[in-house]
Amino acid sequence: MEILDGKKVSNEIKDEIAIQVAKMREKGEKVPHLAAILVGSDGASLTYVGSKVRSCEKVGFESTLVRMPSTTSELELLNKIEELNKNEDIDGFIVQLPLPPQIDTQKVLLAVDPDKDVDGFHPMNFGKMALDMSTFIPATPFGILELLERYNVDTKGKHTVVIGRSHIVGRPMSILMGRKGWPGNSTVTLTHSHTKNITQIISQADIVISALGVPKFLKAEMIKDDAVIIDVGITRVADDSCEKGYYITGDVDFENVSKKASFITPVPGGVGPMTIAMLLKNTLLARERHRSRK
Ligand SMILES: NC(=O)C1=CN([C@@H]2O[C@H](COP(=O)(O)OP(=O)(O)OC[C@H]3O[C@@H](n4cnc5c(N)ncnc54)[C@H](OP(=O)(O)O)[C@@H]3O)[C@@H](O)[C@H]2O)C=CC1
Ligand SMILES: Nc1nc(=O)c2c([nH]1)NC[C@@H]1CN(c3ccc(C(=O)N[C@@H](CCC(=O)O)C(=O)O)cc3)C=[N+]21
Repeated sequence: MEILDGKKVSNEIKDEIAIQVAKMREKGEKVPHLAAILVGSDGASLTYVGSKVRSCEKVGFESTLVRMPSTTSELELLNKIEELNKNEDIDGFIVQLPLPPQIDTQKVLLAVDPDKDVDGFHPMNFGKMALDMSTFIPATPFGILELLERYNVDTKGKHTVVIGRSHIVGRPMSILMGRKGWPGNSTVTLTHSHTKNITQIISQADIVISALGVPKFLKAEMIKDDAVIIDVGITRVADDSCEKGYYITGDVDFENVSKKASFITPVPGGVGPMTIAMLLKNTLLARERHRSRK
């Protein structure tokens, strides 16, 4: 069994990005600038956005955090997005999800300028991804592809079972694993809460990508010997004996599943850090595109 070490690989990617940014600075060029809008003060969202800002500093990017109260109206958020769209200094930005119930997420995703949509959630970019055109690939699926590639995991002709069909993870992942080339060329089954015989389907998988958010959903007896296990799930479990008052856990019963798997991602330290590294990579790409336009 080999651990797919997302923490380590994400640090390698950040080092590679830092070298490129240092070269930009030497030449007197503008460095990439990433902004994030956070509406409300959800604990997990704050953690994620906080580590994004720290990672920007680490690689030498400019970063801006825009915080808005949970009572923000849809119009106020749309106005803020328009401001970031127009601000030529900003190369890319994200609107942290989920949004409060008074705001229509679809309208918000449509409002982001596709050229600055480093999350890859705008329908234009999502469509390009599905059609194999060059675009911003959503950071979490992009990070998973990068891990598979760096560890030389064979995906050709393999049966990949994706659990969960969210627009930010499961759906794009299912499209990317089925694309031509590597890592891809998989035969993909996309499963969700209405899937019948899900246990039987999972037992046939060479690669399982679990993105449902149910702790210890995936057990050792459900998987095939030597399956590749990607654990996207992140759930906070309250526990007073922990320093922070909670610990985080994935969808996979790691202790037992790891004994049977050929490759497995841990939580924490697997897919999560890769997501942040690929967001930075998309922002670097956005800066390069903006430069060639001028
Ligand atoms: N590591 C990272 O970088 C990231 C981690 N996450 C984590 O990944 C997990 C999933 O988040 P997200 O992708 O946003 O998905 P959502 O929480 O939006 O949706 C969950 C999906 O899982 C499906 N599902 C729920 N229960 C079951 C079940 N018992 N059997 C089969 N399918 C089920 C749902 O089906 P249906 O559609 O029918 O409701 C849905 O498609 C969360 O823990 C989240 O925190 C998310 C993004 C990035
Ligand atoms: N517009 C938008 N884009 C996103 O990409 C997006 C989003 N909204 N909303 C929420 C999800 C979730 N997500 C994570 C990213 C990093 C970690 C991460 O770094 N996790 C660490 C641990 C973090 C902790 O301690 O809680 C790890 O797994 O090792 C987790 C989750 C991005 N998301």
